[in-house]
Amino acid sequence: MGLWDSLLNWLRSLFFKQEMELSLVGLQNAGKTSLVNAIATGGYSEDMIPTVGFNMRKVVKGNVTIKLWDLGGQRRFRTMWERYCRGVSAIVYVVDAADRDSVPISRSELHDLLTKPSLSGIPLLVLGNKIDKSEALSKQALVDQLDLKSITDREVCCYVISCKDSINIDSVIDWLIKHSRTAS
Ligand SMILES: Nc1nc2c(ncn2[C@@H]2O[C@H](COP(=O)(O)OP(=O)(O)OP(=O)(O)O)[C@@H](O)[C@H]2O)c(=O)[nH]1
Ligand SMILES: [Mg+2]
Repeated sequence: MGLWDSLLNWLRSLFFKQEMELSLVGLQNAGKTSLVNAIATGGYSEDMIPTVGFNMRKVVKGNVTIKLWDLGGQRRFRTMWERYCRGVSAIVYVVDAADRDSVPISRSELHDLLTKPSLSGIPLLVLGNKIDKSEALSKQALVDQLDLKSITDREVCCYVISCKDSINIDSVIDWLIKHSRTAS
């Protein structure tokens, strides 16, 4: 009986195993690599090295294996964003909500990316990071300033988070897991 039960459990785990692929984009210093660390281990560091090109990391959450493409946000890397967003289950766009001067640039880079026909219909998760800082924009202000209401050709969700204080990281993981079922 014990053996039979474990065989059933093993089959069940195979059957329910999900895989998904995500791309993390957004301007330099927004906190994309910090978010990967927060999702993977809950770790946080002030001492981060800017991402050159991209990094790939696989994270297992329950039955879901998430393949994360963590892209560099400096201007010279932004032309690669589209290539690494093709075919993903969701695009995660990270914004430094405390760097108010950078928000207009962040908005135009986001809207530029979404005009690419190859990315049409891919769900979008926008994250306003660094809300541990007092100058951070509220979620409503961020939604307005990024003009998210004008995006009507796909599912759009927005959270404000802090990688430093682990605020709303659970909600992010829940959202991601929910979207693995529509993986292409
Ligand atoms: N206060 C605060 N600082 C944060 C938070 N998340 C990240 N940072 C800091 O922001 C800086 C940049 O973080 P990264 O994760 O390297 O940013 P990135 O988006 O990967 O940057 P690129 O790789 O250059 O595109 C680091 O000094 C982090 O410690 C946060 O939630 N709160
Ligand atoms: Mg990085």
